[in-house]
Amino acid sequence: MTVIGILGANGRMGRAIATVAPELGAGLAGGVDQEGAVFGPHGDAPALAAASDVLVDFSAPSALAGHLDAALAAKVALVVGTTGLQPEHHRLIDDAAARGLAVLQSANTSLGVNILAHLVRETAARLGSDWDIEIVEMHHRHKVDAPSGTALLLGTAAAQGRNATPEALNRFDRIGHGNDRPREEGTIGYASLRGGSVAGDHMVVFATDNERIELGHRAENRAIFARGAVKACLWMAGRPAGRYAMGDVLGL
Ligand SMILES: NC(=O)C1=CN([C@@H]2O[C@H](COP(=O)(O)OP(=O)(O)OC[C@H]3O[C@@H](n4cnc5c(N)ncnc54)[C@H](OP(=O)(O)O)[C@@H]3O)[C@@H](O)[C@H]2O)C=CC1
Ligand SMILES: O=C(O)C1=N[C@H](C(=O)O)C[C@H](O)C1
Repeated sequence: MTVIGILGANGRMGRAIATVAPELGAGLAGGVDQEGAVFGPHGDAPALAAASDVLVDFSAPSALAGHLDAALAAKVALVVGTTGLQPEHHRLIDDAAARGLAVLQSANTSLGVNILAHLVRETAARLGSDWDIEIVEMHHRHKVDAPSGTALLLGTAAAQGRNATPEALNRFDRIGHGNDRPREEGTIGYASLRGGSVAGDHMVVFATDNERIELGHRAENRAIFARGAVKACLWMAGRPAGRYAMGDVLGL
């Protein structure tokens, strides 16, 4: 039986993963957060890593470096679901993979969003730059990062469909009082709403003169992310070093 250690175990996602793991046949080594042990005997990430086959991290970007070190030291795979990651965090992940870690990073572990990303890439590839791309997301009032990691994942898929990088096409500064300016052709815009208990809604709008295509996904609860994360853990345990994505797990 694959034994999972949960980093960020006292959070909304950590608790959801602890609930679904046994349903999917996984064992639990324990869970920690920044205060120490949440359940089980292990009080920090290195101790938890040493007792696990795979670690799963749904915590905060500031915790990533320590979690990568703990996984590397214990030679166990790591699944990272934390969002709000900046370029320096992605460099840390790449560096850890080069140093021998099997690490999977995904801003959204649900099957539906990963299918949506595929559809967005294909749609963007077939439409010219006269089709404006806007990504709208809504999440619960507690979410701190914006745009969501999923919105950025979907924007990356759209940019890939246009044979471009997200860095070249993304525009985050249009919504901001006093930032009045016309839309630049070919760019990807983002809008973030926060309120209530919304688990995660995403809509990618392709708009040209007189017609629109809207491709979207609505998460009705966190179990969809938790089940995907546990499936990723089961798939990652014992994998060779390297950086992986949910598409590898789901065969997309
Ligand atoms: N990839 C995906 O599919 C999904 C990703 N997410 C992402 O997962 C992350 C967690 O979400 P959620 O569970 O809602 O958040 P919560 O705020 O509910 O939980 C965060 C958890 O991480 C812990 N934590 C925070 N900072 C640190 C730190 N520096 N070191 C160790 N532990 C820390 C918290 O501990 P404490 O309570 O002690 O502060 C808490 O246990 C977010 O980035 C979110 O966007 C969410 C859903 C799906
Ligand atoms: O914080 C959340 O809740 C979620 N975060 C992820 C994101 O930033 O995209 C995934 C999901 O939408 C829920």
